[in-house]
Amino acid sequence: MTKPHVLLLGDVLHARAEWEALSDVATLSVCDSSTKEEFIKDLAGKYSDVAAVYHCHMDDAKPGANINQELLEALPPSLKFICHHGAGYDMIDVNACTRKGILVSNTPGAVDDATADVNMFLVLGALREFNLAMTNLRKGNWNAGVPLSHDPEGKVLGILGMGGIGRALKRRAQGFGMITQYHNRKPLSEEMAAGAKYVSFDELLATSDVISMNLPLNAHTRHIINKEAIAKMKDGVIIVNTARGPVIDEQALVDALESGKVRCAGLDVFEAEPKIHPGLLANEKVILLPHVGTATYETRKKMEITVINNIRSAITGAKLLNVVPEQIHFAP
Ligand SMILES: O=CC(=O)O
Repeated sequence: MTKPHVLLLGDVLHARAEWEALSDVATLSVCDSSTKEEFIKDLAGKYSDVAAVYHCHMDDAKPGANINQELLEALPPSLKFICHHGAGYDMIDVNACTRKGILVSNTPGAVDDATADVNMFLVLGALREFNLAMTNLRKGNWNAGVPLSHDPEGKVLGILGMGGIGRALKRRAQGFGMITQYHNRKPLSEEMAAGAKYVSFDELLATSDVISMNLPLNAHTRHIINKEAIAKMKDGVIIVNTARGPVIDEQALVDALESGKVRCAGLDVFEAEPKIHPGLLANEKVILLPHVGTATYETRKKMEITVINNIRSAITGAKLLNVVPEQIHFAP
């Protein structure tokens, strides 16, 4: 019997042995289409029997980077599973996949600790305004003119979207004496909240000293932090984002940093990556990272193994281990 065909869109760098071991149950191919046009042709040719795709977060120009309506129309009917390498899957049109009977998985859990570490680094770096101090030193000015900043101890951290990363951040923040509150569409169980107070969106905005963005990007969350939301925040609030850039209206954030309404920000993600708003680049107080939340050997390997485990389960049991929340009701 021929084995099901699995197509890799991107690369497996750390779990090579686990990827190669998949050949016990599947025929493996690596996508070598060099343009989007060639990929569409290949989907009707050498990839026309693909059953599952291993999908990486790629540059928008790469074939298959965005699984949108147009690409979905070209995918072969044999394709039933898309297993994404990453927690955020905003480059995949999940509703359109559902309509085509394609199930999607992501890699929650695997990313939590590394992203929460970066998140905590940004919370501390923004509270202590370390970017300004570091820039000063490199300019040869030692600590001349570096202002006093603020302690985390006793400050209220508002976690907007308390999933796995938000909960891992809460555990870290607790170690620094911060008081945590959160807003989700629904409150978590007491055990999951582990002492964090559930508040409404408006209450979180009005009463947090530091606001951390930990929610996925979708139609409901795009620009959830905009001019109106910022106006409801405390004067001198700190905003940190390790989720996705477009959950914040970047222009509104730049204006609020300039007016002092927002004291400082710590950002690992941006609205139009890799382009950075010049107002953020120019503001030495703001601490900026180039989307490195999960960039450790250990975490990247865990993420790759999670994708491979999902593919194995799809091929051998017609079931995904980490189907995305929007599809939980459709999944077997
Ligand atoms: O951005 C990183 C991820 O989505 O895992």
